[in-house]
Amino acid sequence: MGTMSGNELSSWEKKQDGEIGIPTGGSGGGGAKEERILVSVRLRPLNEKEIRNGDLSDWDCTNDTTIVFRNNLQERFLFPPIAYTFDRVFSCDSSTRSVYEESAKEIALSAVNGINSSIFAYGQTSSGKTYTMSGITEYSIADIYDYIQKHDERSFVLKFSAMEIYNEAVRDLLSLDPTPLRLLDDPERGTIVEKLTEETPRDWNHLKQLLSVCEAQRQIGETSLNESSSRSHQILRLTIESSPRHFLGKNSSSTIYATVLNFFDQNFVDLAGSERASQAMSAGTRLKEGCHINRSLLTLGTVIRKLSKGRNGHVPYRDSKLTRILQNSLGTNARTAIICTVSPARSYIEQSRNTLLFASCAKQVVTSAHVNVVMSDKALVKHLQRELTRLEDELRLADSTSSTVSVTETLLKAKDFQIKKMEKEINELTQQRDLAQSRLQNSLQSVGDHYDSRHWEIHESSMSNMIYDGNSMSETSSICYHDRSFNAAKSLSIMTSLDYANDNNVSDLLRNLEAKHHRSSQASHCLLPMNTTDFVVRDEKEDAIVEKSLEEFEDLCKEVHCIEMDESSMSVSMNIGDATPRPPPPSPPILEDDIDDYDVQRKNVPQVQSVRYLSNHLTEGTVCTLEEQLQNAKKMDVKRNLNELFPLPLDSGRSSGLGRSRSCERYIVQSPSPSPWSVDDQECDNTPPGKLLSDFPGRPKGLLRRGPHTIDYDGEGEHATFSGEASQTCESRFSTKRVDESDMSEEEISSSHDCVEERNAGVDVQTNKEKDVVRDVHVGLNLGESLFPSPARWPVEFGKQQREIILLWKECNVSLIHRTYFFHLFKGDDPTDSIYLEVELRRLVFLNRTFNNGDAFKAPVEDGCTVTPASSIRALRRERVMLSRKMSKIFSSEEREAIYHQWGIALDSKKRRMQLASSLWTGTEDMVHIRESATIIAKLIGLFQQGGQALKEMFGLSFTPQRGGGGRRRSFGWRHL
Ligand SMILES: Nc1ncnc2c1ncn2[C@@H]1O[C@H](COP(=O)(O)OP(=O)(O)OP(=O)(O)O)[C@@H](O)[C@H]1O
Repeated sequence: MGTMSGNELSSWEKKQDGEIGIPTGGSGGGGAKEERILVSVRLRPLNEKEIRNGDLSDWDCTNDTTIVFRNNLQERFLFPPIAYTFDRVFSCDSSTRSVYEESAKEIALSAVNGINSSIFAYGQTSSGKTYTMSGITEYSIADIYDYIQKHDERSFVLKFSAMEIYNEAVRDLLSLDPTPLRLLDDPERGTIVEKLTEETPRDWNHLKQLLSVCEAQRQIGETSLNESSSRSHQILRLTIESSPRHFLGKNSSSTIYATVLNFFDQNFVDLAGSERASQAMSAGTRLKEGCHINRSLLTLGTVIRKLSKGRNGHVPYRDSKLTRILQNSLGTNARTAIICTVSPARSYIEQSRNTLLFASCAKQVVTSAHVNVVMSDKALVKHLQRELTRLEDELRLADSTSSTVSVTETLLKAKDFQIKKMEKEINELTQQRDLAQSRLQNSLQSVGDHYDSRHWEIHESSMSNMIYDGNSMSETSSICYHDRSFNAAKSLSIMTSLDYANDNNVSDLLRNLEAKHHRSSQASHCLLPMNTTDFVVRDEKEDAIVEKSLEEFEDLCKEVHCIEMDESSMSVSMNIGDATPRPPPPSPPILEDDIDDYDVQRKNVPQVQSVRYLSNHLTEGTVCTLEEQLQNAKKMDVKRNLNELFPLPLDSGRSSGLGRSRSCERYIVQSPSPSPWSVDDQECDNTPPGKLLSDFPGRPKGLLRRGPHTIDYDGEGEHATFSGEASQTCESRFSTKRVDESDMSEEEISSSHDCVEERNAGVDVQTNKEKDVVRDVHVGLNLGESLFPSPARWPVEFGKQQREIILLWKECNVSLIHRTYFFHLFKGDDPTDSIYLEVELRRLVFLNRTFNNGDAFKAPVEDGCTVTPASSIRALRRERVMLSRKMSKIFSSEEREAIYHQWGIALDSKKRRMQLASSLWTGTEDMVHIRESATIIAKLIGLFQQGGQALKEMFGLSFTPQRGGGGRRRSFGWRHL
């Protein structure tokens, strides 16, 4: 038979879902349960002999758990009163039934719950051990039978065996053979008694008969203390096997269950009496018996004492056969109850105290009982096979799960890797996108508010069109600006074939392209800081748009107004279809000033390089730098160029003495607001509003021309002479020559020429300066109009224009330094200065109009930033701060105090320098205020240290011949001040 532990049974029970049906009450139920030995004390009454001998009962049970030695006062000296407490104490009048019920029944019925149990009776001889255990055994077996009868769902098999240990020999009480039995050590069941008779009682009566046999077989002898003293330790063992009854014979599996047995031993141990030989007056055989008895009991006491201190250390079970046989019932796999019987007689007080001390030690012993399961070998094999199959299934499941998990983990890792890779790509693309957006935004911002970025598309050029290998970029590249606001009608395609050698040249290319675009749209002199990366390659689907733009561009090319520049400036002129690589021109020198903390960014201002632009695109008014304007003016028709660059409002009736371009006409038509210009209408034969000059019937006829875009020049050294009146009369006719010359007949041209001749004849005054200017201008033909006002009219004209300019300076928040420069440069003593005033006025008018209309689309761009009223105010504020700082450096304290006094600034006030700087150029009518403001600022910036001509050159406005081969001029645009 195989055995299973309680833990194994627990697992078994779970698997079989309680089919075994093993009772789990009490300490059963599978898991081991630790508990202390149940210790009770039973006090018997005084027997007749004791009464006869006059013994007194000094023991008293004060309650159900306490027994007290109660002696008289004299004896208390020798035996002090002591109270003993146990699980239960029974007085002398307690019945054996009550003792069983309250101290042994629970333990006895544990057997039917599959747990070993043992009930001991310990006490001195004649204390009532046999008396008590006989009753306990009968009650227990009776209850066991009763339980079996009430639980017919299980099959119970009772086996009964009985033995005694007499003089350390084990004897079978159910056998007549007195041969001592050997003790064997069984690995499953522990110590077993070899060949011990094991009877299966048929019923309760049969069992009682067996008990009678045992009683009859037990060694009994007469001692002085007990006439029928038990001289051996008797062990009655009832083994109970149980199995679930309903599985029997149903199927093969049930057979297995049927062979599974739950067994337990119920030991009823009636120990031999412990007594002293002197007391028992033993001798001979009884003395020898007593020695063995006492040795066994001594070992039992030792084992109990050891167990009471825990299971640590060696427990001498094997020192006696009693303890060896009862090993499983003492502190291990059993529930144990010990009933200590005590004689109340005073004469046995010492034995009684020893019994109670033993009981006290036994009370400390902890047992650990669990359900015992035994299987047949066949059942055990079947069970093991099933368990093996289950474990194999679990293993396969674990492997499958592990494999699945492994595959899943691999997939997850792959996914994670893929996700990380995609995230990385997304991040890179996001960065590229942000970078591109940033550059695009910068580019659009650079384009400024002229062109709302929302209205623009940068059509990409295909890679086949633009190839840049890091060293050179060649082939034709197409960059198309598509302005939706113009409904694509004003798309400008700039097509260029260039081969630039390096990145810088690529940037220059793009600057040129941008400059073309910018000048064509707004003629702003400031180039856009375009970057090559700002241009994206055009997609093929945009080809149609580009092609359309190119077609438009070719049409527009027919109307290109080619402005010929001097040789130095022509180095970068871009001709349509010209594939000849051109290096970018050198940047012009920039004037170094001594304004330390002023925000001057002239060094970064790119040079306008485009020399060919579309006159038809000059439709919204054109603003150009003075520098560019005057460079152009040196080699071309000054009037026409100025009119193209600075269109004059027509409705103002202003006659500037300069011609008007076709673009100017459009500007005029679109300008409904009155102009600050005030010119006598009778002096100018203007083109009517809303009419193109070509349609104006009063245009001159017969204007001689020598080329498609150049005006005839009458030869070297020949001065163009003219009168102001004639020029005023003929200016419009003259200005329309270029635009409409293709439509003009030879007669008309001749008429125009006649007009020039008539004007030349009427020249009254020709100053040498005028001659120099005209000669220097190199107009290229016989000028047929008056370029400058007559000296007689000039002072009046100058006064008007000066006041208008001063007013507009304030309106437009123009730089104070620029005002100062201009004020000191142009004082009205030179009629040729009219062109400068004309340029300044037109620029200011345009700027003022842009500011007033809030038209950011047309606002000029300065250093990549759109010039707005707010930005100009901020710049002006910075300039005043700069000037205030320079005051302490330029002026002495006395000079400053004098200036403060003159300007009404209290000397004890705070921020006096800033007060003064804030007051400069604030008036517009008071010429004294203007003059003093200009004087102070001129001193602050060292203006007077430069000669007048130097100032003009500094301003880039000199028309005088270049001395010594024409050195480079310095540009000093007002925007950069
Ligand atoms: N509780 C009791 N009530 C009445 N009589 C008792 C009680 N206990 C014991 N006796 C009587 O005391 C006598 C001795 O009892 P018993 O033989 O059971 O003692 P014992 O402890 O077994 O002695 P031994 O160790 O010598 O066998 C018996 O005659 C018995 O009837």
